[in-house]
Amino acid sequence: MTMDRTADRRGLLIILSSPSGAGKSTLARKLMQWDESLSFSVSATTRAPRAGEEDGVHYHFVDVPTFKHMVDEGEMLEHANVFGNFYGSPAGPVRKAIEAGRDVLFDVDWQGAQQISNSVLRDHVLSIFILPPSITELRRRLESRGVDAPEVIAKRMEQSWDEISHWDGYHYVLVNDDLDVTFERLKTIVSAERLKRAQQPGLMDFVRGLRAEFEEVEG
Ligand SMILES: Nc1ncnc2c1ncn2[C@@H]1O[C@H](COP(=O)(O)OP(=O)(O)OP(=O)(O)O)[C@@H](O)[C@H]1O
Ligand SMILES: Nc1nc2c(ncn2[C@@H]2O[C@H](COP(=O)(O)O)[C@@H](O)[C@H]2O)c(=O)[nH]1
Repeated sequence: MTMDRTADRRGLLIILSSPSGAGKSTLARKLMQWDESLSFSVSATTRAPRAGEEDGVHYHFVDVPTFKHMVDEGEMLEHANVFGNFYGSPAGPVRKAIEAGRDVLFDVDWQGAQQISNSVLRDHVLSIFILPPSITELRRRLESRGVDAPEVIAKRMEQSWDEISHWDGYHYVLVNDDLDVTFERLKTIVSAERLKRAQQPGLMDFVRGLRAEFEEVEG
């Protein structure tokens, strides 16, 4: 995939990762409601839809041959096998969103986060890892969500430490205890990173100007 022409733009690729059940989809949903200009990267997956999940909204639900074809054709920005199913982020919509000056939100596991963070788009990445307040609470959330069979929950709990062990590869880490508090912190991070990137292009010239003035009036 060639995305080099967009690599100099300032659109943010906001990546949320966490062990399954820690709350990243909930936070992603809130972030999308908070800022309607954000573009959500709808992943392709080979897992079966859950009750209430809509094709093209929550995921693009595809079969394994279709998924492999997309990978072979270079259509995926990243892809991984997570809990025995394939998941991947189609590159086309991401490219279009960046070209339109929109920030893109990803809900992906650590493998996807690493691949995007090592891609030509690495300078755009803002990665945030969501930790659960405890392992007991993580299990409680997965069970109370009520959408996964016990064996699916068992697999997700079994792999939760593998996901958590990658926490320090992210720019920010949030412990999702109280949802409102976590969301406030997430908004603060996104706002601050946007401000930083908006200021950056003119900052060098501004500081040069300050130095010239300093030498003139104080030097
Ligand atoms: N801070 C919180 N306090 C209590 N419950 C929460 C909190 N955040 C999320 N939840 C609940 O925990 C459950 C799991 O959340 P969610 O589906 O967002 O997790 P997830 O990390 O996206 O999981 P997955 O990776 O499996 O998609 C949901 O029922 C959600 O409402
Ligand atoms: N590497 C990727 N991981 C993805 C993608 N879309 C979702 N995910 C991760 O999979 C698990 C399980 O999700 P679920 O919807 O079945 O509960 C979770 O950690 C997601 O973040 C993707 O495109 N690439």
